[in-house]
Amino acid sequence: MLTVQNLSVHYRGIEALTAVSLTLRPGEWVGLIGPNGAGKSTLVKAILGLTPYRGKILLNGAALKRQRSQVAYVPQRSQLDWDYPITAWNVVMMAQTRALGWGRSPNSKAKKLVSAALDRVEMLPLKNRSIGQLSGGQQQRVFLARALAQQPNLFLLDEPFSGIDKKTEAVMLSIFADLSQQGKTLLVCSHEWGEALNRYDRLLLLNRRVLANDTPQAVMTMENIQQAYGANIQALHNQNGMPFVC
Ligand SMILES: Nc1ncnc2c1ncn2[C@@H]1O[C@H](COP(=O)(O)OP(=O)(O)OP(=O)(O)O)[C@@H](O)[C@H]1O
Repeated sequence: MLTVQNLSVHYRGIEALTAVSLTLRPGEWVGLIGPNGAGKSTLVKAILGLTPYRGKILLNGAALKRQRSQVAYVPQRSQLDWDYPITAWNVVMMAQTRALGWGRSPNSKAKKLVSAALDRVEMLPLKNRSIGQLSGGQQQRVFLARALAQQPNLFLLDEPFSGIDKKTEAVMLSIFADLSQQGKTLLVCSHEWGEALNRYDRLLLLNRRVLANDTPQAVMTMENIQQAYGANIQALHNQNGMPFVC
């Protein structure tokens, strides 16, 4: 269980997060939503220990900073340098290299984990392909495989459904359902709207602070949306009563 207590993050004069408290339980699939600049990436960076913060972040009651291997991160595609000359296999092996120690050759256990992870995302046949020569959806699957091979308890995913086709979406949804069944926790930063949000067990609506933290139906009310995105946003309700923005 991940517990965030009274978390605040300041960047030179900007208050990116204020007094954020939340709990992520084993097996939960939680969507982290909010407007641009709401602090979603900042929250993820704080959990990963990539930015200084005030407050506490605990995993199963102990400080997370001593258990970083229990957290895997799948970055947004736009944040990566796709010209870097590395094969799909070696991207996934990176998680193992960290566990084995730099400079150590991968052992057979590490190779099996990498092979199984690439197979799970249906990318084993393309394992020797350079990452820059893969499609966007294939790249996304390789980075998901890297996270799987790390065998963490908590997955942090930054817009995993952005710019992917139905095939990659189906592969990812099936993996997320398996992970959830295994008691793994998934926190997904998302800019999705409408029906797509129903796939989450819970939504956290963020805008510097937690504005709502409940089921998708309970969070996506007109009042909450206007509070987070601004009073003059044009929102419509679909047939199921779920607001979407046009
Ligand atoms: N390294 C930084 N230095 C200074 N300010 C920063 C830095 N990173 C983020 N910020 C600011 O902190 C606030 C939160 O940014 P953050 O990237 O966490 O938002 P976000 O919700 O992930 O946005 P988006 O949906 O656009 O990705 C913004 O005002 C942003 O300009």
